[in-house]
Order: sequence, then C-alpha cells, then structure tokens
Amino acid sequence: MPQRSPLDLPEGDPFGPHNLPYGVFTTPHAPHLRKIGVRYGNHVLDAGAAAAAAASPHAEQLGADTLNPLMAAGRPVWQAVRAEVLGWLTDPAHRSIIEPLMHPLPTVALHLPFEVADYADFYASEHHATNAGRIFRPDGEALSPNWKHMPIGYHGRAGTLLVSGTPIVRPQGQHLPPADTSAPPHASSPTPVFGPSLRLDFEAEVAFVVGAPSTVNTPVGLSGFHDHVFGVCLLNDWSARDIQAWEYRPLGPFLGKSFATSLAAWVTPLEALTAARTSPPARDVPLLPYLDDSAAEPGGLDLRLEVALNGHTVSRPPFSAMYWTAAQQLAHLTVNGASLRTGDVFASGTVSGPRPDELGCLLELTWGGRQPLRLPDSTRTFLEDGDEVTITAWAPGPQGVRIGLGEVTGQVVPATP
Ligand SMILES: O=C(O)/C=C/C(=O)CC(=O)CC(=O)O
Ligand SMILES: [Ca+2]
Ligand SMILES: [Mg+2]
Repeated sequence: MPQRSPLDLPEGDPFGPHNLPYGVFTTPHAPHLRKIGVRYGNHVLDAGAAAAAAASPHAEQLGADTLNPLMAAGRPVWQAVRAEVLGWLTDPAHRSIIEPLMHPLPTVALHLPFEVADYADFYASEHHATNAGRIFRPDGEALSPNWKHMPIGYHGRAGTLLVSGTPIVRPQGQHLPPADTSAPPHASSPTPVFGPSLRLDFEAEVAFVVGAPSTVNTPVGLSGFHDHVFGVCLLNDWSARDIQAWEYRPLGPFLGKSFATSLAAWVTPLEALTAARTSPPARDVPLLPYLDDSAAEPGGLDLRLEVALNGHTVSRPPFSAMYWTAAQQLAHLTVNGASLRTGDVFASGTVSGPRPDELGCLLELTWGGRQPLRLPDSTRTFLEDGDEVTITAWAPGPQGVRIGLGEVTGQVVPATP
C-alpha cells in the first residue's frame, strides 16, 4: 500500500486544519537549530522553511527560534499567519513544496515554545478553592470573603517553567514531620524538618499566553483579552503540599510551587477555540464594573481535561466549571496599572469540577492524603519517585470536530542527594 501523505489526515483528527498549534522543535540532524513548527496530525510542519519557500510577508516571524516575535506582532498578524499556514497545509497547489517540510512527530525534539516573561497562577475553580480551604484550613471558612469578588492569584517563578517531558526532581525543603502535616500548624511551636517533600502533588491547569504587550498604567480590561492573549497551553503546577502547608501563612505559595511548573510544548491559538466558548457559571454576587462580564461575550471555555497517573486515568476535570474566566483574570492582573510583556503566562489555577472524578490534584482526590486513590496495581496518597503524570485535553471545534490540546507530561525523579 502506498504511504499516506502527512497532508492527508484521517477525518476528525484532533490536530487537523481547525487546530494548527505552534511549537518549537529541533531535528537530530541539527540539534541546536530551533525552528518554529505547526503540528498537523502526527507531523510537524517546518513553518520557517515553508514561509521562506512561499516568500511569506511573515517569514521573519516564522523563521525565528522562539514564538516571541510572532506573539508580539499582534492579532491581525496572528490571523494572517494562521490563514497562510492553513493554505500551505490544505491547498493542493502547495503540496509538492510543503510535503518534504513535514517531520514525523516522534523524530523531533520539542522545546519551550517561547521565552517566558512573568508567570502568575490563579485560583479560579470554586470547587478546588473550597476543597483546598477545607483541607488546609478545617477550622476556618472554606472560601475567603474576597473569593467571589475578584480572581485570587499569586505571582510565581517564570524561570522554572519547563517544557513537557522534562523530569521533575522531587524538591527538598522545610516541612513539619509527617504526623503533623495533615493538620494546620499548631500555635504550640511546631518544629520543622528539612528533607525531600513527602507530599508531592500535581495540579491540572490551563495556561494563557500573552502575545501583544501592554503599557504600564493602562489596564487591559475585559475587552482586551482577544487582542493580548495569543493562545492556550496545558500546565502542571507541581506542588509540594508539606512545604506549602508550613510556609504559606501569611504570604501564600512560595518554595512549595516554585521548583518546577510543566508547560505543554504546543500553544493552541485562541482562534482555534472559538467553538468552545461557553458561559461561565452564574455569579453569586454582583461584580465591580471592571470584572462584570454579564453583558460580554461568553468568556468560559469548554475544555475537557484528563489526568493520567502512570497511564491510568484518575480524573476528568471540566474547564467549563471554572468560576472566573481568563478575560477576568487578565483584567484583574492589569487593573492596578501593571503592564503585560510578550511571553507572560497566567494559569487558571487547578481545574476541579463538582464530582469526585473531576478533581484536579491529589490533595483533593485523596482528601489531604487520608483516602488513598486506588490504581489498578497500587494505591497513592501523593506522588512516588518514578510516577508519571500526563494531562491531555480536547475542546469542541467546528462541525463536531475535536480540537486536541498538546499534552503536558512529567516523571518524578528522586530528590538530589
Ligand atoms: O488554598 C490554599 O491555601 C492554596 C491552594 C493552592 O494550591 C494554590 C494554587 O496553586 C492555586 C490553584 O492552583 O488553584
Ligand atoms: Ca496552582
Ligand atoms: Mg509550580
């Protein structure tokens, strides 16, 4: 049977013509030459070479070794480049030039697709925030009084965003001895120990990647979302729960989350998710005008996440259940005058739904380690060395097609001695 062309995809391929995510890859022949690629099925188009061959007006942006120049160019350029790439991949007139520029996915190495500028992480799932509150603060209110009035978040560590597939070294740090960690730190002077985290967790999240920058003292507002946000990536906010529980009062997450955050290698353009737009849950309190999206286009996204631990599905978190939308997060992030830079990443926070099989981290799935999770061949409270966590997702696309999001995966390796 003749080999099928990489340009002839099976009907309904989740990485078909409606998707076209961007990444950065190298081939074994030139391991230091980073190129922009567009995923199509199980192949990667060398977009820089295609742009040069087509004498594209965007050859400079597509010929770069990161997505930053394309991301910085703004929405009209994003739309023009997307239309051009679609033409290269689907118009038979380009076939003989494009076919040799398609690399099988398993033959390339994928890299962090853009230079990360600043990184913030939100806390936008009411289900996650309520559960985390009950587990970490059993004697207090589950949701803090500000939670329904603004998207709560913290600034994280941009330099430790790692591309999917990078091994995750178990972090070391201060924490209370195991017997004490299920309870909040007691007033009666607890004594910490130093060593590898014994409560390493994942957090299934969706990250939004800023393309066009903004000016200091100029809030972006809800309506600026589509002009500033280039695309979406799956993200795993690895979390050391014992370090976190001991350190976080009163300032919030610090070393318990800054050691590693995994980002998918593929950025799905926002435009590919148009059919997935959906209304967020009903709001329980009136919102201040800069966050009030009641008259705006639906700001939620119907992304269906799946988390696998060592190949076994442990959860299916629904992104449509998130209380705060990404547009509200961006409006909040800039309302004080803070500016955006190309490459800023803001993550949604752990995606958890209302059901027990929709929770986005082990903290919730095992209720603070008290109810071990059953796997076919073992049980888990928190992650063990050698464990591999893979987050995948899809979204409804046009005409019933699925839009696949690039996976984010990572394996835990033992703490550095
Ligand atoms: O409730 C807390 O103290 C902390 C919860 C988190 O783990 C913070 C976080 O990373 C936010 C999130 O992923 O939703
Ligand atoms: Ca998080
Ligand atoms: Mg992290």
